[in-house]
Amino acid sequence: MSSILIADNLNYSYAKHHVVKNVSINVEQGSCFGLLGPNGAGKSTTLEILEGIKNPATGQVLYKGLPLSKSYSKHIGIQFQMTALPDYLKVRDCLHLFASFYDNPVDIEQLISLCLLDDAIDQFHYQISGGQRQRLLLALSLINDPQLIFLDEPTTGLDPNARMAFWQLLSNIKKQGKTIVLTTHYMEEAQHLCDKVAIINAGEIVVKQPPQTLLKAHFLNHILTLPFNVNCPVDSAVPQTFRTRNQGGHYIVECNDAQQAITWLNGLNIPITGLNIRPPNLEDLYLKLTGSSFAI
Ligand SMILES: Nc1ncnc2c1ncn2[C@@H]1O[C@H](COP(=O)(O)OP(=O)(O)OP(=O)(O)O)[C@@H](O)[C@H]1O
Repeated sequence: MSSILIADNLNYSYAKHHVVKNVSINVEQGSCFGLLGPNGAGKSTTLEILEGIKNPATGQVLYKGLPLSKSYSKHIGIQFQMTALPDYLKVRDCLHLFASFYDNPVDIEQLISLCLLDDAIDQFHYQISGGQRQRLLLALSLINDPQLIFLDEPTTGLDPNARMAFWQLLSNIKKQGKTIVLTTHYMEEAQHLCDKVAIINAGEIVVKQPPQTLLKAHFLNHILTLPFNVNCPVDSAVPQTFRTRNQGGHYIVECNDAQQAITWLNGLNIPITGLNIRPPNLEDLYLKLTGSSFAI
């Protein structure tokens, strides 16, 4: 796959506050790239540099191999903030208004259907549900048929059903060959949608790879969690095939063979009531790399 967007050694400061530090990324055409990190990590600022809204103090952004030109905004889609829409507009009016900004907008009826907006189309935009709102904002970002779409925390505040519906929508958009760059606080979302993620902490990229590659590199296949940590062995008392730790009041056993680990715990007379077995996820990775969980 070829690169559609390359950022090379970006730095950005608000006055003396250095918030984006030597950030380099490479986004492949047709992929979904996720910027992850806690509040204040620098995700939105990085996104705004990639969108061409902010100029980096150093470094540059290349779109299809070339520095950003004045026409860049015509090739990209940016998720809009609903608060900037006038109150008298209904959903259909919003779509037509945005379509009028471009020479070759997409077919609005097709966009309504793609973004599942049929039920909302005749409502005022401020009266629709959170899920409908996010789908409208996505539709507005797609109105110029962009190849590259930027979404800043697109599912924050949505209930689980609305979030999953939105993921399905993004998958459909990706199938059309479009490239998506998004920020999110939801590790499950990143794992579900993203071909590659960059975890940003305090303005710096900590890791940057496909989720599965990252998880394979940092963890064994299963994570067993016991809801206590009293008298559980760590370090030298643990067979080399397992990795154990006490974390947040829980005893964690990482292993490749869950049955083998349970047999070991049974042999030590450690009760396994409440035992949870699951594959490692990006939340675990973030905890491991930074020592703290995401603050949403
Ligand atoms: N306009 C601004 N003026 C001054 N400081 C700012 C401005 N915008 C953001 N910051 C600061 O820059 C840092 C990075 O902010 P940014 O919004 O990029 O982080 P973020 O990772 O997107 O956070 P969040 O997840 O909370 O949206 C934060 O410390 C923030 O307070």
